[in-house]
Amino acid sequence: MINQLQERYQLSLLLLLGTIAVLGVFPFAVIRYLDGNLTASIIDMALVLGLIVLVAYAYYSKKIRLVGAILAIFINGGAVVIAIANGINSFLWVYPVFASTFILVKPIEAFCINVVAGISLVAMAEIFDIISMDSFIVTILILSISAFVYANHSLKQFRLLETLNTVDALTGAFNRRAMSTDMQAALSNSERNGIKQFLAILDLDYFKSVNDKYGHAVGDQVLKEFVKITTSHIRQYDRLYRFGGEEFVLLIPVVEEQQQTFIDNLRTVIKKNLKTPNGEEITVSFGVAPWIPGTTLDTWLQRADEALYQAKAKGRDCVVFNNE
Ligand SMILES: Nc1nc2c(ncn2[C@@H]2O[C@H](COP(=O)(O)OP(=O)(O)OP(=O)(O)O)[C@@H](O)[C@H]2O)c(=O)[nH]1
Repeated sequence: MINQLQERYQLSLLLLLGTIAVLGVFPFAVIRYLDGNLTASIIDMALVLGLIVLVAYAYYSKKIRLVGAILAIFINGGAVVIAIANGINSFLWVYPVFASTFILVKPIEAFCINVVAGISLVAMAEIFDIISMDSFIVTILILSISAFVYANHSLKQFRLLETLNTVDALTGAFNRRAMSTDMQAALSNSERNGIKQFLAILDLDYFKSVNDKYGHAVGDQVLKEFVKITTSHIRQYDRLYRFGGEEFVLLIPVVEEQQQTFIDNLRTVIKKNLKTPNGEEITVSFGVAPWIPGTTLDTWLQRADEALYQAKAKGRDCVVFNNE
């Protein structure tokens, strides 16, 4: 979910940048051709075509990070080449190109690309008998450092926003919004590749009595502790979501042979580690629904819920699978 949000944002920036760059560079390719400066015109046209191809590739392949990185190197390289070939007339392009690099890649990567391009210009462009090299170095450094600070700050804000959007504030588990998005992705993945996946609903047993006996604040603490224990015992690609109240959903994307043992071990680990302030065990019931062809978001949750109902009916503290 987090990656999807970031990718969509990144793609819209790529499209915007591509459009601005094409509209900005194309007229120069024409003007330079009409002026008889064929070399500069060809470089400009190569830049325009390269931008169109790369942005279109990003749009269709969704390989946004890869294309962003290629594009960043491509436009920085292009700005250096055009400044070397065309001298002072094309030199000012360096500034918008350096700044826009921070839209395409991570701030530290953009800064490094800018530094390499800046050094190449200082080493190769024959413009420093017309303009002061010191002024160039100072102004370009001010631009890159300011853009770095701003981009870094924006990245942190963006990550905070994503966290607020996808994480349950009390427990730190993912929230229902993230769950729906991830479940849709998991369903498409299973439909496409036939990969078996498990959806488990985990429900704390007799949680009301914990609240009644120790108070709501202790109940909250137990929920947090439950999430801490569970997330430290699941694997990297397993995801825990707060479904509501004391109900959680666990999405297990890649299933190995010993999956049933894994789920039962998890139940045992929680039982061993989750305690009331008096040291009494808090147990959890599991309703598990393996993915089967034709599963939808609603039927998957419903099958897991039916299994959970049976687990509760069987006396709680157990795992029930719904294989139908
Ligand atoms: N402390 C705390 N309690 C919550 C929160 N959300 C829901 N609850 C409580 O969770 C309890 C759920 O109670 P029940 O649905 O009766 O379930 P239970 O007592 O766990 O019983 P079984 O599920 O049948 O084993 C209620 O007392 C809710 O008030 C929360 O965010 N914090």
